[in-house]
Amino acid sequence: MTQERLWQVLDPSWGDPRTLSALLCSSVAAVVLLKWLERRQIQQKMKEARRARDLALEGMEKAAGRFKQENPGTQTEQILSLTMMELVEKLKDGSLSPESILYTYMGKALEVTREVNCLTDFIHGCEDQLQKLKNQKEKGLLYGIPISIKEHIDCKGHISSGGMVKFLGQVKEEDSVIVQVLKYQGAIPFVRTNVPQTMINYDCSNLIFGQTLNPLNHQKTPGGSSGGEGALIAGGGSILGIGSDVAGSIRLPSSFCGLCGLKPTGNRISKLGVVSPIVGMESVVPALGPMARDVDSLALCMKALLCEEMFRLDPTVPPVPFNEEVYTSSKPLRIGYYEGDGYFQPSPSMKRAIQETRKLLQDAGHTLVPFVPPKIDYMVDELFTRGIFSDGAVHLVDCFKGDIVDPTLKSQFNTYRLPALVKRVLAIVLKPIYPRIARHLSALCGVG
Ligand SMILES: CCCCCCCC/C=C\CCCCCCCC(=O)NCCS(=O)(=O)O
Repeated sequence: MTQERLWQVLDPSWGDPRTLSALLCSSVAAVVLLKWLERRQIQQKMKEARRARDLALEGMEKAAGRFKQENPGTQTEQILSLTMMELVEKLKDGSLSPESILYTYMGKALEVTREVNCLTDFIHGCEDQLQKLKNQKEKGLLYGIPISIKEHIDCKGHISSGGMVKFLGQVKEEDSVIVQVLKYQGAIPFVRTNVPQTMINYDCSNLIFGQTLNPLNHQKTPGGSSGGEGALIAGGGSILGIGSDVAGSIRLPSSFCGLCGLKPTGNRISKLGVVSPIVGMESVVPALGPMARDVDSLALCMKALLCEEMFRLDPTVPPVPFNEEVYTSSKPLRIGYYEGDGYFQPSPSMKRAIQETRKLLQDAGHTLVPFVPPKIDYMVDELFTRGIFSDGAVHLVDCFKGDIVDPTLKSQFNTYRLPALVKRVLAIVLKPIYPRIARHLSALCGVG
């Protein structure tokens, strides 16, 4: 149809067709321009956050450099080679000073982040905490131990973004309860570590701070979501870190980076002062927990955290201290294990690790009982996925207004953002061919 014919068909009462087409074109142009401006604004915010990170790390480098210059005899290599328990002992008997350990780890953490991009911030208040410790008579269980903190756990004077633009610019006025308790026990929080956007991801990338690499193999991810912690500790830049986990976020990076990690029982450790794009999670409870190079360090950290001070700061945490008697008991245990859960296919190396562990435990006198996890499909789809996304992922998707989705999250996010009706229809259509995908889509509709 020619343009002339089109003008003839259009009802003249609509107005001049030329005006109409001009209006249409300018509306499209305005939308494109607005989108472009919005994207530019988002990118600007990301750039500012990155710049703040770079400035903070520059400050950290200067402080570490100054200490090195003023204390040329510091045994850096020796300090970095000690286990956390050895550091604790040497700090206690005074043969090592908290500052020599803190500044040594600051220097090493900077080295590691240059290689794998695991740091998002330097906690400048660590130098105040150092001074405070010097004036304290009582030495806490973690006296003088530098500790790294996952990025979404609040530290006074810093932002907690979870890799999301929405949370940038909100400088926290208080330390989270866990950070307060760590300081109370004499630890020195000194750096914050990278996370994947939203933290609902097993990679470790966001568009603000970038992708974190695995120090054992740069072609691989350190895992997520506590991937910055995993990379930093495995690279030797921290002796102890705090991560969080609802479905593997401490355990996966610990495994990928050759570390030890513990996801405590939900509500065992206070989560007051932690940012998350998912609200609720009442039936699938996330937990904060330690990551380190050995089990003794995890146990000491748990012992330090489960104290009166935490129960006082967060009365919702059951006041149950660390059970030393159970932990140190050598009584033989009855331990259940499985090689595969029937849902996720374990790799041959995972199967081998299970068998090797089983054998070690049996040789140590424990009784090992194989079992098959019951109702696994129901557990994953109905209890886990529907539990986490009980609102049909509406709040999570909402948090992306004014943000750009990281490529590592895109396919996952595209499913979350589907309208509930589309998810429901797709679940019905796909059920006969892909029952597992159908169940997942149905669970993503949430409850109600
Ligand atoms: C009980 C484990 C079941 C895993 C089922 C996975 C099914 C796949 C469905 C959706 C993918 C969801 C990925 C969830 C990743 C969660 C990673 C994590 O633990 N993040 C920590 C969030 S926290 O709030 O900071 O603890």
